[in-house]
Amino acid sequence: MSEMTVNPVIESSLWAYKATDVVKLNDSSLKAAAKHIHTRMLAEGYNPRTWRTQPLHMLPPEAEEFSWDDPRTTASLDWIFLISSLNFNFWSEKCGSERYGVQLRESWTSGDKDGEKVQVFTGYCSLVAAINRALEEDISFIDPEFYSTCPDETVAHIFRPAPRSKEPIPLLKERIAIMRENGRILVENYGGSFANFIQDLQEEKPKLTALDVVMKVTEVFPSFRDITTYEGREVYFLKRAQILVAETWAAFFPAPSTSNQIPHRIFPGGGIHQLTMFADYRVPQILHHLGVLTYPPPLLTLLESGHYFEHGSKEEVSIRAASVVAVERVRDEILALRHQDKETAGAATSGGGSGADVPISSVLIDFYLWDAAKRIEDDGEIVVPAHRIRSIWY
Ligand SMILES: Nc1nc2c(c(CN[C@H]3C=C[C@H](O)[C@@H]3O)cn2[C@@H]2O[C@H](COP(=O)(O)O)[C@@H](O)[C@H]2O)c(=O)[nH]1
Repeated sequence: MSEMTVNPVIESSLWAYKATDVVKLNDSSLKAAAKHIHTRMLAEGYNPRTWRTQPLHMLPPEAEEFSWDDPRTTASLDWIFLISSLNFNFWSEKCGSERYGVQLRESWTSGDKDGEKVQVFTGYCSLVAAINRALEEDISFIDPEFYSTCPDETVAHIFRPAPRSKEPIPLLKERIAIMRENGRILVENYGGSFANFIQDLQEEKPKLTALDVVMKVTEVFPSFRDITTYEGREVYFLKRAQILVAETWAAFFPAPSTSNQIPHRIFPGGGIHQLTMFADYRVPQILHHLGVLTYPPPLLTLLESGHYFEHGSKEEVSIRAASVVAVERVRDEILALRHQDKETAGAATSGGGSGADVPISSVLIDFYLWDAAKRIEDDGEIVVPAHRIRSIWY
């Protein structure tokens, strides 16, 4: 495996941020946002295991009981792989219950159909809900053999919209094509599981790092190659390859009591700090809302009017690149704040088992910001609309 220690997304984004010169970072707002995120993360005890508290997430075994032979290990890796393969483009022009949503019964075990409570999930959560619902219905949807060959109608059934939704899941045809391709690659070369893909890499390199996996996924699976050409130069964003690795990292993150003795079971070589934020359409929106990113008036007018941007356009590349650069800067600011906290209070009293003990990374900041974006949405706060592009990349 080729050794790579610097993430190409960092250098690409810095270059593209300057070359596009549309979106700007606001220094003082960035410092204020970093302070706010730092304080909130500590107060909330936000840490990589917060991922495990999301009700829809499938949980692998804890690090102490980890085994490659445990079916929960394979299932959770195949679950994360399928989710990450399809983790793009959920925005809708429709509002409220008319937009695509997936309906789940609140209790799948309760036999009482009359008056049962249902919940409708939209956005990214609609994807997770549809996959979980298929599993509850005994459809082995996360099995690459299954999703590379099952009829298109089965996939359409699995993603069936809630009764009040007035649209199907966006880009269903593209999602099906990705499932066919990724499933076939896993079946033909990796014994039909993403778990084998990881095991093969670990055999090749026992101290496997997060970045090793990002680069290998990008090489092996064409639909993960989120690389744009701008002014004749390749610009790497690798949104879904990085989020695939980040979700795997978080899902298998050892509990605090064990994290000192047990290395990460999937990434024994560590390296989550080498990853960047995942340049989607939601985190840039909240970075703008926090004042970290500033948009020039013509861009604001386009966003407010619901304009469809071209993939690879100056505006799109600028929004994504500036977001990556901004979160790298926020991370550096938080590192400095933590250092200050330690100097003032003494290392022994800096957080006592909360988030302060967890190394900060752009990944953790990204997760925090995405969760915060959901809260802002739930509270109905007015924000500038996210940039609209129909694409499989994010
Ligand atoms: N940068 C970034 N983008 C993320 C996620 C996630 C979900 N990650 C889970 C793991 C940890 C978190 O706590 C979440 O539980 C989805 N997305 C992207 O958002 C968009 C959908 O948004 P909306 O339409 O509002 O649901 C779409 O582009 C989708 O690809 C993330 O974490 N970071």
